Amino acid sequence: MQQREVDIAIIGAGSAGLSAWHAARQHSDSVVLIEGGEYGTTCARVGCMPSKLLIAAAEAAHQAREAGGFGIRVSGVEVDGRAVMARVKEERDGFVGRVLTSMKRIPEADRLSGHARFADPHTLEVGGHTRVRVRTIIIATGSRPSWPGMFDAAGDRLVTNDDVFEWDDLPESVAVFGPGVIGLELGQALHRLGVRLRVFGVGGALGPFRDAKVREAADATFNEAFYVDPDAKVERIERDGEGVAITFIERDSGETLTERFDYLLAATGRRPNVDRLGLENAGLALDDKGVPRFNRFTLQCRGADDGPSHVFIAGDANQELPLLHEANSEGRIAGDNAGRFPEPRAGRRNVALSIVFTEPQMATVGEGHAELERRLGGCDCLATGEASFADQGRAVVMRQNRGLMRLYAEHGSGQFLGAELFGPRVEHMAHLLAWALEQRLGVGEMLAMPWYHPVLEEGLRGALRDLNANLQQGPAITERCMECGPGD
Ligand SMILES: Cc1cc2nc3c(=O)[nH]c(=O)nc-3n(C[C@H](O)[C@H](O)[C@H](O)COP(=O)(O)OP(=O)(O)OC[C@H]3O[C@@H](n4cnc5c(N)ncnc54)[C@H](O)[C@@H]3O)c2cc1C
Ligand SMILES: NC(=O)c1ccc[n+]([C@@H]2O[C@H](COP(=O)([O-])OP(=O)(O)OC[C@H]3O[C@@H](n4cnc5c(N)ncnc54)[C@H](O)[C@@H]3O)[C@@H](O)[C@H]2O)c1
Repeated sequence: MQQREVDIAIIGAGSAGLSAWHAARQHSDSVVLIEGGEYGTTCARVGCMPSKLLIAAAEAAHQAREAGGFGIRVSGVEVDGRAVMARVKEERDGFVGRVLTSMKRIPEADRLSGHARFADPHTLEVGGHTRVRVRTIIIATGSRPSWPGMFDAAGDRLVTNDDVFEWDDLPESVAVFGPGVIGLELGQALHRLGVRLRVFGVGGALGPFRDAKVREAADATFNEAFYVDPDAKVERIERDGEGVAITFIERDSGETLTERFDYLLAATGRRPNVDRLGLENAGLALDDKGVPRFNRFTLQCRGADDGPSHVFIAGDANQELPLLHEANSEGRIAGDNAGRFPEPRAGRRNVALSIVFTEPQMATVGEGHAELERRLGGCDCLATGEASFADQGRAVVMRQNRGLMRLYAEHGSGQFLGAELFGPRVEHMAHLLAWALEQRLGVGEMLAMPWYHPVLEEGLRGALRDLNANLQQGPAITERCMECGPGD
């Protein structure tokens, strides 16, 4: 076994680990980046990028089919599954390649291949070949798909996002379990690419939404195109011939059906990769799920004695906000603080922002609706405003006039607090709202900003006006604002 002594060790060369490496190197030349799997990051290999590539292909097919609505005749739209998957893989490989190229800037001596685990609080064993003695450690080990045991009955027909982007062709049918972020993004894309689909959930959850009205709007809209039951009654899953048979009670008919699918796609959440790290030897305080307790501003873990430890945790591994931009910023903070140890600094955390690339898109900004209700609902301090996209001018023009947005603000101060958005291209409005929240703008100040015409953002202005009226800081909306331009 080789012995090494380094100042800072980073476990995991994903997005969090890479930004941690760059930040840590500002403080020390003695930094090692340990990777137990493939280089290239989850985001580029099996996450953000290949999923958006599949969605882009699906959008192309959808637009071709929908062109008739504009009087444009497109006949015989045909999806060539092999060509679709070939492009997904080719572009995906390009993204992975760019990550690998940028990693070449990391000196070879600073990289170590192998699975790392704690032997004691200051010693990592890597791949059974190296013992690394370290001063500070950053856990940036990411997450992996998780599913309930009953899915194992699907055998080799059980797939996750890790498998989908390796397909050479599109299957005929897929049963998606989990109408969350991954399930709806991939499910809708597969449906638009001609794959027969059913989506099964539990407990009524749908996408990232906590606001029942927005969730209901999304449920109704998706169900017009493909079957989604957010509270499914699934009785049996069985491996069957070259597929998997699912027995379930159909949502509207109440009938018990057994249907066969090529694959069961498990999109039922992800678990942090902390269970195989030997954390029992790390001297850390763990929560009830076995994840180290940590401070979200310093990313510093707590020791078993409840004091600050020499270990930091960033990215999906800490399970707080498993999103790419959060992994990057957490990695940066953790890397910086590992270098500053034992005098960490509180890093700047942005307001929460999450976007789901379905169509209509889904987005949430700021504190979730449930948290706001808990914090402010009891004292009548929470005001809500809303607007539908049904008759929003630009959305009508584009034939994308579906969706609902709900915005929240604090009574008295008029401070904007957050939003749940379901509608066309709300990725952009979600950014505007996140930026407004960062600036701590009040609803009145937001309404005083420029609004072009005719744009989708005029729909957002409608929701802000409604919110302002409900805050009793402006007139109630009794009719459309004609001076704003038609269809605002
Ligand atoms: C299908 C899908 C779509 C997504 N789409 C989006 C999106 O559109 N936008 C968005 O913001 N986010 C998206 N995400 C989430 C985003 O991909 C993750 O939040 C982000 O990639 C997490 O980065 P990370 O560095 O924490 O983990 P990773 O990139 O997974 O890196 C962790 C690394 O640690 C390594 N590792 C694990 N254990 C050990 C060990 N013991 N020793 C050594 N190495 C180890 C792993 O091999 C891995 O390389 C998506 C995720 C999925 C699955
Ligand atoms: N656009 C994006 O930013 C994006 C895209 C994909 C993934 N991600 C990240 O990846 C994370 C994981 O995504 P995910 O979709 O796996 O998790 P998720 O938490 O969003 O959704 C999981 C869903 O599975 C359901 N579920 C749980 N057990 C089930 C069961 N037994 N049967 C049926 N349904 C069940 C849950 O109710 C939930 O709706 C996300 O939280 C997000 O942070 C982000």
